[in-house]
Amino acid sequence: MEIFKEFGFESAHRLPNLPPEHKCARLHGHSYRVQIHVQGPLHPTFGWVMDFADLKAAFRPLFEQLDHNYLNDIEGLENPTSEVLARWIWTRLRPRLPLLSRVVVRETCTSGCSYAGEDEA
Ligand SMILES: Nc1nc2c(c(=O)[nH]1)N=C([C@H](O)[C@H](O)COP(=O)(O)OP(=O)(O)OP(=O)(O)O)CN2
Ligand SMILES: [Zn+2]
Repeated sequence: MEIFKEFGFESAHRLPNLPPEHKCARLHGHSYRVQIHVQGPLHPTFGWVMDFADLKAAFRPLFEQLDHNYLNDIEGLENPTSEVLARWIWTRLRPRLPLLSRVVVRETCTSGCSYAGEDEA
């Protein structure tokens, strides 16, 4: 069974590799939404895959790095597309969350990335 928890944070970014006339080459911000999915068996007594509180605790250090910050200044996020951010979160969460199955990053209500470790190194 798969469960998820959703988080929100506010960050600024720009996409430095785009031509200057592209709107996303300019500094702007998003109210990001991130879903962290984990997949595993139901615990026979607790009736859950894992405690949502433990999911929240695992994401907390990343939230502290991302929230109200300029993403381009963070190591690994020099070109902070949704795709790069989803993989950045995956890489850092996976060691402490072995049941991690998917990271969904939404920049806007209509745009985002869903990543399940496909091209993991
Ligand atoms: N594949 C990607 N394309 C774009 C990314 C990205 O991370 N991956 N990022 C951007 C910009 O950051 C932009 O802020 C978000 O893009 P967009 O969806 O075009 O934003 P709008 O609010 O203008 O969307 P509309 O629904 O068209 O109003 C650009 N592309
Ligand atoms: Zn953007």
